[in-house]
Amino acid sequence: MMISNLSVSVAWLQYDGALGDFAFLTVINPSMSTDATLSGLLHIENTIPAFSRLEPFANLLQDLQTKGWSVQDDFFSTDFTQALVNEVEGVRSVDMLQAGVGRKQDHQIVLEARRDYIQWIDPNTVIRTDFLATMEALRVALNSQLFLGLFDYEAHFARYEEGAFYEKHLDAFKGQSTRILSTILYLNEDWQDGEGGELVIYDEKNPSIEIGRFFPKKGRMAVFLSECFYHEVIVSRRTRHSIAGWFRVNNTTGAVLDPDQ
Ligand SMILES: O=C(O)CCC(=O)C(=O)O
Ligand SMILES: [Fe+2]
Repeated sequence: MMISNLSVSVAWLQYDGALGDFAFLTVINPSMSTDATLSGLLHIENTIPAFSRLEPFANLLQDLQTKGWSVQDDFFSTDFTQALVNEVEGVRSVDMLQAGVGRKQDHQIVLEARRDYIQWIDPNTVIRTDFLATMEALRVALNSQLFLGLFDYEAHFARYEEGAFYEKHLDAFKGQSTRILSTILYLNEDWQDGEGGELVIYDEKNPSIEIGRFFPKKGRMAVFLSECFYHEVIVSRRTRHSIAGWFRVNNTTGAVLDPDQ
């Protein structure tokens, strides 16, 4: 089983690809990665239990160490994912912002680059509060397993209407961003071939090479190192919902606080 593999086989992995500046991520403490430890790390006092299986999280840890990205299906429990689907479907388009490129403060809307609508997630409903608490637990778990020094998490719902896309981009530029790990959770029932909207991930060393293409199907979670992997969203042929988020490091210097979002 994946978790036992983790605990016995992973000590010091040599990896000089995606991790680059993140060499510290290649070290895992084998004694930490038992089923009991992982399940303890993922135990969260939510209204709806977020996890029903450890395997997707164990796979995610393994993938991040070895290649710097991971896509896992049924990452959360069915009920938890369904509550998020209901939540995003209930958001009125008038209450969403046309997404800009860069931070929220930029108010920059670059229609050539992306065409989705977003709403930042604050803990103002039960499921939003649960989601943020769950991602906080994941932050702590990732730090304890991969020594990433992640400091916080920000996330928004995204709605791509028919015809929307997000052209090839990086979520963070080296030395210019506090974003370390990007996460995208997909919230769409029965995505079919031909409906577009795939996430395409490109090779970190040669970004003209496609290394993965994924339907935005309900319950699927994509995670990758924000500075390392170009990715894009192919034109969607139906409404496409997701939660995009970023684990960040703290970049507070002196009296200047690093603004979020
Ligand atoms: O929704 C996706 O598949 C990717 C979204 C994305 O790349 C972003 O919001 O930065
Ligand atoms: Fe992105």
